[in-house]
Amino acid sequence: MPLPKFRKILLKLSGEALMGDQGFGIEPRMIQYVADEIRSITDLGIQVAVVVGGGNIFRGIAASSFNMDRTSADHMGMLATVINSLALQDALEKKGVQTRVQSAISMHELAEPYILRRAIRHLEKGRVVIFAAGTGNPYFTTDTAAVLRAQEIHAEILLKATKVNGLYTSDPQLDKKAEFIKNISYMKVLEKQLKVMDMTAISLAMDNKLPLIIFDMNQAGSMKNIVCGEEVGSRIS
Ligand SMILES: Nc1ncnc2c1ncn2[C@@H]1O[C@H](COP(=O)(O)OP(=O)(O)OP(=O)(O)O)[C@@H](O)[C@H]1O
Ligand SMILES: O=c1ccn([C@@H]2O[C@H](COP(=O)(O)O)[C@@H](O)[C@H]2O)c(=O)[nH]1
Repeated sequence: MPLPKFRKILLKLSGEALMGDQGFGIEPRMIQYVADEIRSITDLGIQVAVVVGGGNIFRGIAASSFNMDRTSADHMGMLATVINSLALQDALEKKGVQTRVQSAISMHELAEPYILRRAIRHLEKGRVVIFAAGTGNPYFTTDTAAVLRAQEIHAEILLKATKVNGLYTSDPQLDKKAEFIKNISYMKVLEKQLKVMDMTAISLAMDNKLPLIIFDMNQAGSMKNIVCGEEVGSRIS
């Protein structure tokens, strides 16, 4: 068995990547695939916490542009992340991976409340902890929630699994001339306004020196390769 380089990681999953080829929601094949990828790293004995986005279902900022109150829209966005978290929990447990969902918004019937010490204990027992409902506050994103939770649990690194294979000089889905960046400092990402993660998340990571890796969620084996020390995707540090 390969030796992992990290003991505790936080994985940020893009909600949009869960919809696969569909225009909306969760594609069953994708959620199974993601669960397999996560299992490949829990099998190595690594403590894994997860934050899932909600962009495959609802983004607050999009709804606020058609005159919905931003706070209400963001509450809906946070609920979308709960839906994704429960889907991931189900897929992981069907594969024999023990999990707990902890929500930043109270919904006791379906998820534990977010309690840091309990989360840490679950991780020590080998359970995957899925942090749902972002930070629990409007005007934030799940990228910021991921950086925040990573710091609270003292994760050594944050892996952001997304639809592109790393950071580029501009959005590679919009600009064919965008150039790949292998390593970059937080400050340069902020100065150049590179939007693979939001600026609040980057500056919070910078303040606490949390390294970030951006990688392609559709590249099978990437998670395992990263935690075993291979250079995959882009590194922000
Ligand atoms: N400079 C850049 N380098 C790489 N990707 C970029 C850049 N600027 C914008 N992007 C875009 O950022 C996206 C990453 O965002 P992602 O879909 O993971 O969003 P999220 O908000 O974290 O998740 P969700 O889909 O749940 O809302 C990529 O798909 C890519 O198109
Ligand atoms: O702390 C948070 C996290 C998220 N939201 C809302 O949820 C959606 C989905 O999250 P993404 O990060 O875009 O995937 C987001 O658009 C916000 O509306 C939030 O309010 N607070």
